[in-house]
Amino acid sequence: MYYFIVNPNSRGGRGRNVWKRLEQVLKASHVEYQAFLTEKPGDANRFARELTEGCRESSVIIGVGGDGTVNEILDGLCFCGSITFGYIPAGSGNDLARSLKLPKNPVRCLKKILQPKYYKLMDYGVLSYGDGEIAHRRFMVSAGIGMDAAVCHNILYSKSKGLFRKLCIGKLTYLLIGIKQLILAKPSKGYILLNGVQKIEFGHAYFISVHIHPYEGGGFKFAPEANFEDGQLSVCVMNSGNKRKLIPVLIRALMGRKSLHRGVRFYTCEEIMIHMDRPMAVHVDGESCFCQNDVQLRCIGKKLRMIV
Ligand SMILES: Nc1ncnc2c1ncn2[C@@H]1O[C@H](COP(=O)(O)OP(=O)(O)OP(=O)(O)O)[C@@H](O)[C@H]1O
Repeated sequence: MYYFIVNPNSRGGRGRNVWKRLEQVLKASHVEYQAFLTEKPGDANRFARELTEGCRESSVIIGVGGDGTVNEILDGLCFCGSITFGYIPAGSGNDLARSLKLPKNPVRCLKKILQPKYYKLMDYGVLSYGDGEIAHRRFMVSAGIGMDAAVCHNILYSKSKGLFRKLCIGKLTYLLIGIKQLILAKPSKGYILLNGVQKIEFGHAYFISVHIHPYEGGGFKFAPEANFEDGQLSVCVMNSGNKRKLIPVLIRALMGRKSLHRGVRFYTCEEIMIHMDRPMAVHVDGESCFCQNDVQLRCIGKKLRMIV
């Protein structure tokens, strides 16, 4: 049995069209399946939890939507039984699909899932935050604090988002909001603590992004060396006294090139604690975790079996 969790609203409604095409193929191939269509944020998380709690024998769960939908599914999974995950991208950013080099054609993706040749045991990350009660949120692709998260927050609440997505220029949305946030961005003093031992201080941190996969924000390759099978987080810190110097850094990341600017530093670790002197926006896979001063992130190695 295949369980599909579909966000019909991803990419301004493209998810619904993609799902209609997939359903035709599924019906024609007489595959046994059940579909769960989300109606609001949080539904994908709930469906994933309900499908996997109670240690069922084995389930194949397939997400149809964007990175936000994948994030919700991952966050809802109960890893007690045998779970196999498949993904059919239908979002705006599609950073997971970009990293896994999944076919752009959803029907080809579906056929790969129905006749799987390769599985990968993938890492995922967990972000923890909060003062009293600590909240934990899993992430598949990346998490971050600062300007990159402010862009995600702004996109989530942007009025023009739907229009841009309908026009299939989701990447342009990220770029335009990115430019706005770059103008507004203020750096913070702060520090990171790698694996509980190595402390590194920063005077002008604009953002810190922590990756399982190399891309975020619809194609910015902030962590070119990220490897989703190595049990490690790849960290990119943007720290510069001169905001203008960030522009070539962002352009290079968008072109898929590693930044050579000395304000950009890269680290690898299993866990990281981040402290910022002032509260900054936080995201996981583009979903908001509000504003925080302190967050902790760790990598859970080779945990999610995925058809690729
Ligand atoms: N039926 C729905 N209506 C409105 N929002 C939804 C619905 N289902 C899920 N959501 C929310 O939509 C948001 C974005 O979804 P998703 O990531 O699938 O698409 P996207 O934003 O177009 O793609 P990407 O994240 O790759 O840019 C998520 O925050 C999710 O919680």
